[in-house]
Amino acid sequence: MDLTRIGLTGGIGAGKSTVADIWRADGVPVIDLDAHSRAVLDVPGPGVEEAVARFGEEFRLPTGTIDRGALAALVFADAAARADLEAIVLSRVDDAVAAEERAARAAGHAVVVHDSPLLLEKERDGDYDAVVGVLAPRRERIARVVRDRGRTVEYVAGVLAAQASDLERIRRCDRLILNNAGRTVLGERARRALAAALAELAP
Ligand SMILES: CC(C)(COP(=O)(O)OP(=O)(O)OC[C@H]1O[C@@H](n2cnc3c(N)ncnc32)[C@H](O)[C@@H]1O)[C@@H](O)C(=O)NCCC(=O)NCCS
Ligand SMILES: Nc1ncnc2c1ncn2[C@@H]1O[C@H](COP(=O)(O)OP(=O)(O)OP(=O)(O)O)[C@@H](O)[C@H]1O
Repeated sequence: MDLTRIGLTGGIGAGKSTVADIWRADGVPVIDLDAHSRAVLDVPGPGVEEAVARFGEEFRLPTGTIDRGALAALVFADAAARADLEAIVLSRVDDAVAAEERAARAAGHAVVVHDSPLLLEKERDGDYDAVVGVLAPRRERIARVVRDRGRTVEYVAGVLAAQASDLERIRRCDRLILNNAGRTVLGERARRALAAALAELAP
């Protein structure tokens, strides 16, 4: 049986991971591309070596991994550096995602979700049966990331500038989840959106 593949996307602090957790709790396998991306730089190995070769020894921490804070300051201010980092990380992420997808299929799942921050930016829409976007007011997104992750407003602004706009998400996603209320409401909206997306795909 063919696997139904749903793409879940959204900009920094929109609530993608929170929606992913809600779907996961309902038993849907969700592959976290950000987590696979972090693993490339957080585990000493070929990804770290390639990043050091491109960006310099000063980005290597005493633990042998990459100083992602320092790298974030560089790549969210320099599009060429960001493209180089993506070239190092994203093919490795693709391999890890394919392996996780094979495991989901082997476990008998018929549906898999990719929690994929750069789905639209990388023109990956065509890989999915449906794309669900999470939107939230810009002010709330910034406030949540500053409050919950200890980031600065400037950091969030740099990331926002590197990501698709809300208008782009509205234009290109098949379904949207508006995360402008509390977590209970988000839970209801997230479940409704996935059910509707799957119902629409049903033969
Ligand atoms: C630049 C890095 C080192 C910053 O690490 P840091 O721990 O500060 O941030 P984190 O990974 O949690 O990401 C913060 C926010 O930026 C977003 N983001 C990450 N990379 C990118 C990118 N290339 N373009 C736009 N947004 C991005 C994330 O989705 C998230 O919303 C890291 O994000 C990274 O390695 N990025 C390149 C790989 C990539 O593109 N990953 C995302 C898709 S799989
Ligand atoms: N409805 C909500 N009410 C309160 N806090 C929320 C709500 N939705 C998400 N949050 C919190 O806001 C922060 C950002 O949410 P989340 O991590 O899900 O975003 P994300 O889209 O995955 O962001 P990123 O791409 O940066 O990883 C988290 O700390 C999360 O717990």
